[in-house]
Amino acid sequence: MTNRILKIGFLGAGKMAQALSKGFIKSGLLSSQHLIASAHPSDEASLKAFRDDLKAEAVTQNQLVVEKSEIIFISTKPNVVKTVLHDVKALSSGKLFISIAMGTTLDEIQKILAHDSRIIRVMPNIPATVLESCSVFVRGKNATDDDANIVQKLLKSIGTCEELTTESLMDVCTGLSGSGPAYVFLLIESLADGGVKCGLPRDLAYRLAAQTVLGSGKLVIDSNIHPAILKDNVMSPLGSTAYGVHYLEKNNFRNTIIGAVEAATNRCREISGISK
Ligand SMILES: NC(=O)C1=CN([C@@H]2O[C@H](COP(=O)(O)OP(=O)(O)OC[C@H]3O[C@@H](n4cnc5c(N)ncnc54)[C@H](OP(=O)(O)O)[C@@H]3O)[C@@H](O)[C@H]2O)C=CC1
Ligand SMILES: O=C(O)[C@@H]1CCC=N1
Repeated sequence: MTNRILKIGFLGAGKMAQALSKGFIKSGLLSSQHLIASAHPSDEASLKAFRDDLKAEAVTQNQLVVEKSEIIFISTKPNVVKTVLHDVKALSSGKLFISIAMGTTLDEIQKILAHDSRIIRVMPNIPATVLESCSVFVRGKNATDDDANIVQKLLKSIGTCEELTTESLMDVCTGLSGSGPAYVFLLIESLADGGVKCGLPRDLAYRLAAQTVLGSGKLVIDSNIHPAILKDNVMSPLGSTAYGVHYLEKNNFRNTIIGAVEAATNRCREISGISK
């Protein structure tokens, strides 16, 4: 009997594989020796990130990741998922695959992998690095309660995690929380630019903008008070906030954000082929 450590593998060692790995290590749930990831030989930055920064194993063959792991994240861009799955299908029997690929359906993955492989689709987001991710997941047909519990344990170690009752909600979750950090980073940048325009030093403006977003999100979650009431609490008669909010409303702020989530969702639906 060997004493080899069973690993959690990543097919694709890019930004999201790194964010999840950093989170798992930071949370204390896993250590570097439990992780292995694959990348192209030319992708020196990703190989280096796993080897030098995370002190984990990084290889250039996808097969090695699946050979050494019981649980494997599919973490390439959607357009290469099928190629990667074909690389490893002969080794996939009895293993648990967790796909984070946008718009790639459980059916598409199951059709390529061994009939007794188990698959769970997850949509996490990039704040995994700082243990503030929010994830949703949906089970494939072979996935067991134990598999769902493992996924919950992994994802809850880096933030929140909720199970979806239907795969058709995956695309809208991608449009909202998967892509959402990018919208929020734009908001932070814009708030800071506004501060700079009105005279604030740039570094102070970023700190105030980011903490304002963090604190407001925390207040919504911790207080469980409707955001409209929280907004009313900030707005005094004849005060500055009323003027700021009026400017946003005149310039279609809410319409713009709703449209962004819808546009991103539609893009995912275009790829997944799943309609509402
Ligand atoms: N970024 C995010 O915030 C989120 C991303 N996701 C999902 O995560 C997945 C990965 O996204 P992200 O990390 O941003 O993308 P990245 O491009 O940063 O990572 C993907 C990695 O896969 C590598 N790769 C490409 N082809 C192969 C192959 N044949 N074998 C092994 N590795 C390969 C790429 O290398 P190379 O660059 O050399 O091609 C790249 O390093 C996507 O499917 C996305 O939908 C989900 C939630 C959030
Ligand atoms: O933009 C993308 O394709 C991925 C999906 C969620 C976040 N990034």
